[in-house]
Amino acid sequence: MAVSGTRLARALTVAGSDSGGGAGIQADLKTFQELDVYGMSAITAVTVQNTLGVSGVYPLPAQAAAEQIRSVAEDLGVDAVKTGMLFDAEIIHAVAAEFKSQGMKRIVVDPVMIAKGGAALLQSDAVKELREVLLPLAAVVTPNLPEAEVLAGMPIHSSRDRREAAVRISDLGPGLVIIKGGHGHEALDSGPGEQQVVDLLYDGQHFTELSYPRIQTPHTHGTGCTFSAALTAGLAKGLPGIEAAALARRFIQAAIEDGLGLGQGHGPTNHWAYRRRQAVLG
Ligand SMILES: Nc1ncnc2c1ncn2[C@@H]1O[C@H](COP(=O)(O)OP(=O)(O)O)[C@@H](O)[C@H]1O
Ligand SMILES: Cc1ncc(COP(=O)(O)O)c(N)n1
Repeated sequence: MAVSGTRLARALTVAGSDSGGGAGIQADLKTFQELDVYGMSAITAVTVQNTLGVSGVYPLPAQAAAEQIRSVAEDLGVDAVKTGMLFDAEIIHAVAAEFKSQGMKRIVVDPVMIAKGGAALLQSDAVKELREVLLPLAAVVTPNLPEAEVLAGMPIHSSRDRREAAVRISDLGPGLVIIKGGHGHEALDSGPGEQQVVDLLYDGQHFTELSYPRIQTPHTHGTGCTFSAALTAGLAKGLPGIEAAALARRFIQAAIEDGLGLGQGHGPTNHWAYRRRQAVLG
């Protein structure tokens, strides 16, 4: 049965499991569900994680990721796919090869490298594969500032640097580059009075800035995963990249604003918030 008389949109996440439920596969599936998109998963690694940090990482064999992707693509079908934690070069190779053989389109790459607590979610020698094997397939790539510095091979201290980094990353192949501003410092935040978080979009020709009030909270665990999952849901529904990014930005702003206050550390965001607000607005 189609939802609201339209075709059911289907999205796949290829990522790690977060036992705490705020990031990774769990954040992605919750986000897909909240946006009326049917969610599927290919798990790359199991992390032992709560709001205080990551205390264990158990990667799966690369073949397991490839087989999960093939299994769902051949049967249920995938309108858009995102990658999150891929952990090592072998998994990146296997995932990219499977995307190619499935003719996968609307690929969102969230180049997850380091958890907010500092744990490595990607081995440092896998960055080359990420740049050379996966990014050329991506419709959208969504680095945070430290990830953008690694992908672009340059430090980012100013808005000008960030634009230069976006151009360099765009040269690696993705259709749309989004350098998120959550880790921003003063030179990158803008807006008189209230401090704004600015996400920078570059589609190979034009820059667009999405600017929102910065929320003062420690509860930002999984913001990047949730943002890229909402974007993937938008693409699965057929939205163009920039509109999907704008939807994702509204979704994550609501999720951070209506935080749940769970856990003793960096808590998860509120994946219900966006839908609940829509319901109130009517
Ligand atoms: N304190 C905050 N207030 C408002 N938006 C935020 C805040 N922190 C992150 N965001 C937004 O959440 C999304 C994820 O950004 P970021 O935290 O930089 O990514 P990551 O989780 O990959 O490090 C972006 O759209 C960013 O603008
Ligand atoms: C399994 C997994 N994947 C991704 C992240 C990044 O999350 P964050 O958005 O907090 O940087 C994480 N902590 N765990």
